[in-house]
Amino acid sequence: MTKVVIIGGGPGGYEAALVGSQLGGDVTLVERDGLGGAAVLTDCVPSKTLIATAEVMSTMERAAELGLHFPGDDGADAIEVNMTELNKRVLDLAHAQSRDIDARLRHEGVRIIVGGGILQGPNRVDVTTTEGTEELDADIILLATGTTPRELPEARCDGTRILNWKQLYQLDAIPERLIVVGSGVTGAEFASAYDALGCDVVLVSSRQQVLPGEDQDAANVLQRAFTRRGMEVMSEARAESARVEGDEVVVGLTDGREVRGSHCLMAVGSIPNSAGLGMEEAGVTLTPGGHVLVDRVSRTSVRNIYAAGDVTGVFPLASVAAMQGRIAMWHALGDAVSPLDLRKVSSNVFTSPEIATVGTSQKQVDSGEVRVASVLLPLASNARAKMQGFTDGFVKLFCLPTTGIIVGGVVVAPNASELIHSVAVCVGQRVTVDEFSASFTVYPSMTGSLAEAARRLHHTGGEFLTS
Ligand SMILES: Cc1cc2nc3c(=O)[nH]c(=O)nc-3n(C[C@H](O)[C@H](O)[C@H](O)COP(=O)(O)OP(=O)(O)OC[C@H]3O[C@@H](n4cnc5c(N)ncnc54)[C@H](O)[C@@H]3O)c2cc1C
Ligand SMILES: NC(=O)c1ccc[n+]([C@@H]2O[C@H](COP(=O)([O-])OP(=O)(O)OC[C@H]3O[C@@H](n4cnc5c(N)ncnc54)[C@H](O)[C@@H]3O)[C@@H](O)[C@H]2O)c1
Repeated sequence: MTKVVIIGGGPGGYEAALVGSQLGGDVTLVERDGLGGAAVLTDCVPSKTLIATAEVMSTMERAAELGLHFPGDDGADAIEVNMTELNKRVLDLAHAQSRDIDARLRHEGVRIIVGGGILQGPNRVDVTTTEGTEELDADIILLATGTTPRELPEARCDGTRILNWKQLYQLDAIPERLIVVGSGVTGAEFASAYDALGCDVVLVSSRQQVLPGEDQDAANVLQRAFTRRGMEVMSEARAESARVEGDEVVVGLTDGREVRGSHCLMAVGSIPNSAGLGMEEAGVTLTPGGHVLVDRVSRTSVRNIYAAGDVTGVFPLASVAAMQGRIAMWHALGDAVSPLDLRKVSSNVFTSPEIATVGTSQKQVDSGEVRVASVLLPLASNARAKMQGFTDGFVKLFCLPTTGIIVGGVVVAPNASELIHSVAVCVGQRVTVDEFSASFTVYPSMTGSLAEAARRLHHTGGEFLTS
């Protein structure tokens, strides 16, 4: 039996373990914190659970507009957020999810060791447990050790007022004024959620616009929605320090300005968990940023060592980590395998409104990397959107100019994470705009706008009509 040792029990590691076991490998998974990894215990699952509550609050805010009034007519302000209960729900759900994954892996015959793994060359992993050190021989090794929140040297998290996103769930009350440093996906999602929960939020954004890595039309809509709801968005503001002064946190900016609040969330990115794990000593090549260099079937520079997930820096998403892990096992254990294809990845920013994207991006189009016909259709005229009192947002489609094959799309809307799937199917299956728009959509529905966008890109035999 092929001995497989996996270090890290996040989506990259546990999905690989399932495939490894299915293909007859003798699989051991080493995890120091809990199954599901950071994705389940501290990052993806907890944040989305918190956001589920924030979404209810956002809906409540629009109650009066929809003809609903609370006794006393205080509107959504009458709703009290019990942060202790909310955070308990968040953490209970995360731990339950972790236990489910643990049970599933054990059921599939995976051996789980609780401890810290370290490479001792290409065929051995040493695990430090509470009982001592265990030496594991391995034919195949998968590294799926994830990342750690980045800290600024002058803004160390104290877990009380200066927090990273893993520490937020210890709060027992809504912060009076939360300074969110960093307007990437993590910063934007927490700023959106805490704003909806009634917190006074100031978002410190080092760039001109929030979400610099996302579709800029979408980021524009979000930034407008943030400011309309009363959030203070500080553009081109780079934080360099944070200190606690009495009951306040003072964030110092590089231009000399200071921002004051009751709490601060540092969301300035992550660093890969690759140092001190014997990777370089085993011959594994790291990038200058410390990520493990992998090819499209998750191979590192060492023949029998594979890597998956955020530690590779390929595309830090749970879904991509899981796919990289599966691909590694399919390849290592001799099953049929297709290399990772990032052109088909769909992702979503869970803000209000949500921003979902798949395939070709506007950035690629603007840089001339891909030539497409495209259409952007605002949702303001969509009947369902009007009924739901939703005026922000749009759908955008990209298709190849000669064939009409859909190669990408963006949806900015409530539940965009669900709506994007039909576009993802088109991208994956090379569906044309004419084929897509020929399918019936429900009336009234947001998906009607996706079909309408495809209709606007109708192929007239030589030229695509774009608007
Ligand atoms: C706030 C936030 C929200 C997010 N939301 C989403 C989302 O909605 N959707 C999405 O797709 N992605 C989301 N992501 C990204 C997603 O969480 C990551 O892409 C995913 O966690 C990567 O999985 P992984 O397996 O690479 O690593 P991780 O989930 O980080 O797991 C790695 C595990 O390895 C363990 N480990 C590390 N070193 C060792 C060692 N030496 N020995 C033993 N164990 C070790 C760690 O304890 C950890 O449990 C979010 C990220 C953040 C920060
Ligand atoms: N919904 C999701 O799927 C989801 C949610 C969160 C994170 N993620 C994944 O994690 C990845 C990382 O996202 P992230 O937001 O944690 O990190 P990031 O690196 O993408 O964003 C950090 C932001 O902080 C800014 N920044 C850095 N230093 C700063 C400073 N001193 N002052 C002010 N701003 C500063 C950067 O310019 C950047 O915009 C994403 O690309 C995404 O793939 C996914």
